[in-house]
Amino acid sequence: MTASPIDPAGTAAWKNLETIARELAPNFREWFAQNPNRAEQFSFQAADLHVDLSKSFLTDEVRAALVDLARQTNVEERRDAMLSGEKINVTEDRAVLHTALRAPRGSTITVDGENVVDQVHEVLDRVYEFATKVRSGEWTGITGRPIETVVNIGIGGSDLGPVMAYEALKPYLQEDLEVRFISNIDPTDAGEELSGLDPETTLFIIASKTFTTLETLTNAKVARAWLLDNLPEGTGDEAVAKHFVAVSTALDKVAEFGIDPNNAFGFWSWVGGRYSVDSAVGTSLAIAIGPENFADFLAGFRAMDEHFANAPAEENVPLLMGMLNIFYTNFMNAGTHAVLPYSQYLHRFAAYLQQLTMESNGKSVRWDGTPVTTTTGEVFWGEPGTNGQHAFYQLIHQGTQLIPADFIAFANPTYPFATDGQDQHELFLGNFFAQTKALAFGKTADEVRAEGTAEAIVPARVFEGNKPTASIMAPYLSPSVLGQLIALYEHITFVQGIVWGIDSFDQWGVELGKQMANDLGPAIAGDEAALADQDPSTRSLIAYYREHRDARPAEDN
Ligand SMILES: O=P(O)(O)OC[C@H]1O[C@](O)(CO)[C@@H](O)[C@@H]1O
Repeated sequence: MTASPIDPAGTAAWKNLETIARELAPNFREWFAQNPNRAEQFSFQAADLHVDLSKSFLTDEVRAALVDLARQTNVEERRDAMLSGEKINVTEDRAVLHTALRAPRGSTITVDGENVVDQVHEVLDRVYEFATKVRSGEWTGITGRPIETVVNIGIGGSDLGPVMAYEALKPYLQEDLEVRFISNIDPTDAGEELSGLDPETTLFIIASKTFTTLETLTNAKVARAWLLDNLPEGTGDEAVAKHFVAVSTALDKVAEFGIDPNNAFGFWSWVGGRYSVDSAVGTSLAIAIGPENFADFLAGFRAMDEHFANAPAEENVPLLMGMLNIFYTNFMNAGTHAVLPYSQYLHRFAAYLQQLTMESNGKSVRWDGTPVTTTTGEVFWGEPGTNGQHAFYQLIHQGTQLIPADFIAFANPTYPFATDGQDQHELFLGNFFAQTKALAFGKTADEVRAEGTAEAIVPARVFEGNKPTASIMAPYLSPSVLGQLIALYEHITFVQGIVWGIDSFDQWGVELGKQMANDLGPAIAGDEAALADQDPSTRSLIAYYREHRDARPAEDN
């Protein structure tokens, strides 16, 4: 029986934080001047990640109050309940065990009397065996040719994790093997991704936890038709067994679709879609980077899990970062949170985090069905540096809203370019260091004047500073470090959800739109009675579509 959520706003720690926040006047110039050890005091090591929170709003007092709030809302007890397999996903009556996906072989986590770690390793072994066969060319298409392109078809958690990690781990890819991703039901996506592929050397992975998702099943049918239409004559339905595999918790539905159950990799209801990249959902990634690197990826998750499970609250990075997010959202009025990787390889990281954080914590009822008592769920967003600098950083530096930001960078360059004697990676890192420095310390009017700026322009050139950031660094972006980063944000999300009292593991909020999209089919296709049943706005939009669907001149098609 899951304990009732605690009203965070009713705790003594919350009241204390309200007072602290009212009186807090963040001033990084002063804070660093008064405490020369501030950088050391608020820098932490979590596995390979060096996390500097000294330019965040942490002070001794804020940290103590946030840890009190975590304790008074039972964050550590709920963490232990999650890790031990308790059914903390109440609305779906499920355990929440993405951490079991990276548990070491031979360990024990029991759900409904079964040790799930054994099941995890059984599937992992099969995924690794399959990945090895595809990589070596032993697995061939129906005409005997080795696979050159793997196409992952999935959406949400069955897409974002694999595609983000594939992009992030480019230096680890096997040269003669490409992976493509189809997610959107917009026919453009399948059309573009299938273009130029050779069906004889293409393998499709249909990844869907439920195997009922409209987008994925539609794209899977498109892919099957494309394959059968384009293979050499004489190859029939038996080609599907050589060119289609599936990843799902619903193996009966996989079989119904026509995919050989021997070519299916299972996972479990206790893995949420957005927490599934380290399950068989990562099969495309395991093929791309190979079993050894995939095992390293899992080891990275595990290292962060161990830190989260064991580090004292005062030094526990996911706990502190989650609690700081509570501080910014609930006490400092921040509505959004930027994640800014100084690594082009992480260009899909923010998109990945958007599902992880916002599908998890965008809720207004608590796990017992009562309304939340506080604001929940900030908007996560971001782009890689330095591109973001030339787009939206203006608003972070000089806008009127508080936007806490996480900056991520790696010490080692992947490409050792240098121009005019200048190491390009150092030029790049100069930007990474400069941005958090500028955000923290700003530039005063006197400093602007001292540069000879005309008085009328001085106000426009003043930087207020005192904008909170976290800096996360690691030696280089290895599979393990990527796993650590993902697990860090999984646990940050968990901490926030517990404080707010919400079930971070369901996603009922996406259901209504899905159901309506299905129900609208007849009206869109021309059923006048179904169209007449719609509200006036929907009716007029569908009418617009029907009037214009053939508007494009034939030569443009
Ligand atoms: O893996 P499935 O079942 O196809 O679901 C895809 C996505 O759809 C959702 O259920 C809702 O958008 C996500 O949580 C999930 O990752």
